[in-house]
Amino acid sequence: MFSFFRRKKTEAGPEAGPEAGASSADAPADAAPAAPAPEPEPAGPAPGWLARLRGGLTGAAPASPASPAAPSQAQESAPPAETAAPQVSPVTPAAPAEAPPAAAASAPPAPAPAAPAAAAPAALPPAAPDLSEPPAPPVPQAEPAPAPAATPEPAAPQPSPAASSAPPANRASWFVRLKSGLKKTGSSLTTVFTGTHIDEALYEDLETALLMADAGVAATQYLLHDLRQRVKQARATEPAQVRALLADALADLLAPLQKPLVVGEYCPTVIMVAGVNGAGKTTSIGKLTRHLADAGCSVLLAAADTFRAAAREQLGVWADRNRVEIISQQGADPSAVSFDAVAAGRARQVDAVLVDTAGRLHTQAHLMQELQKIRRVVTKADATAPHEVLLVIDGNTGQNALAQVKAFDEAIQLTGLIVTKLDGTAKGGVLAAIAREKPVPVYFIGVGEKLEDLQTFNAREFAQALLA
Ligand SMILES: Nc1nc2c(ncn2[C@@H]2O[C@H](COP(=O)(O)OP(=O)(O)OP(=O)(O)O)[C@@H](O)[C@H]2O)c(=O)[nH]1
Repeated sequence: MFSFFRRKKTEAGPEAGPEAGASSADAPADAAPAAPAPEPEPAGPAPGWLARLRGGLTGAAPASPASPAAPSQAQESAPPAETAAPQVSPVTPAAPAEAPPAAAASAPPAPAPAAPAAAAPAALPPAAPDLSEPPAPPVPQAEPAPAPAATPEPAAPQPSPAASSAPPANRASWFVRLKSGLKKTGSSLTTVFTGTHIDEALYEDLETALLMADAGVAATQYLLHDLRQRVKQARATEPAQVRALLADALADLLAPLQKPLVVGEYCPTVIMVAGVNGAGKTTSIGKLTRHLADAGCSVLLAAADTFRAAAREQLGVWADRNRVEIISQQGADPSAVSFDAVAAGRARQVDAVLVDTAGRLHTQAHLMQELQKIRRVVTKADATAPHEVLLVIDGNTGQNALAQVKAFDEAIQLTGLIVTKLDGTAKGGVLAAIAREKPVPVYFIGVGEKLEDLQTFNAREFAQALLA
């Protein structure tokens, strides 16, 4: 599901960043006895890279954009001090309390999982798999992966050129799940092509179907125009041909969204995850952690959703399941927890630090400011971080997801998206709207709650699954 392309860790890794230097020394994680720094990666084929991963997860749950408890306003300037018992924020969306400046995240000083000297890169899923592949049985998830054994790195792994032979079995089975998950969106589109003629009525029906699928006006008009051109060029005479041409047009429109998430260029790669309430952030982080752990990456989780106890517990379950560490403290300032996690990740030289933030509506200014603050404080812990800022969006929210992308991007400069819950929705067309109006890369998409239901986004695969 994930593929890695490892390269030598950056030299800046173990060194404290300009701001983080002193602070990180205070971080409990730093003081943790268990910081067996893993051996630096053997020099890979090219400098900087550590891993490249591709995969996806989903989770379906109704989006419930309830406002989380108001954040406490911690002093940005002083992230983690080891003291300052964090005041537990009552779960009320009211008055942002002045929180202690630096909550020492109680990282269980469990021994840091020794990062493998080199993870064996798995075969990359092809960018354009043969979708006619017979369905393989779903890949059952095994028990928590044991600590990955260090394996010698193969010489110069290649970062997955698009041209590849047959997809791995798990990718083929993913296509089946994807197709099934997109059924609601796809069926409304495919019924347009059940007639016998290519006429204006067909285009009108298609326009309606695209709008109903929340593709948005801009993307709908673009696709219709593009499709007409293709039909003319191909001299298509059958609606079924038009359907295939639409799949091509959609794949081309979505192609700019297809981009792999790179882990390993920085040590650690700090990935901040945000989104509205219930979008699937924690679940996606859990699944991503599992994929990373399976691929031999060491991971540290930061429970920066300090307001909802269930969120921390939920993340803790994923941490236990995947045998990775978690930095967490109830009621602490989310920025401080994030700072501590990044500092700990640097000290322990983990491959990735995943920061789970509390859900918030993009219209809640003070909560968006809190998110901005987390981002800034993470940068204090590591001047190059965050390396990825991901927004998790619920596919069920349709056009509202586009508004979320715009607002979160403005606030925290997104680098990628995870689109969950594309199963059970007829609004999967929102990806076309995003491609046309706010093309932020889609790293993963999800069509179910199982681990294997979150996979990397592939534009052609998506288009074909939708219009198959
Ligand atoms: N069907 C489906 N369910 C999903 C998917 N992703 C997450 N869920 C479910 O959605 C629900 C909410 O997921 P969470 O991960 O808790 O969402 P969250 O964004 O962390 O929630 P808050 O922390 O409250 O903001 C859970 O029941 C998940 O199992 C998906 O891709 N498909």
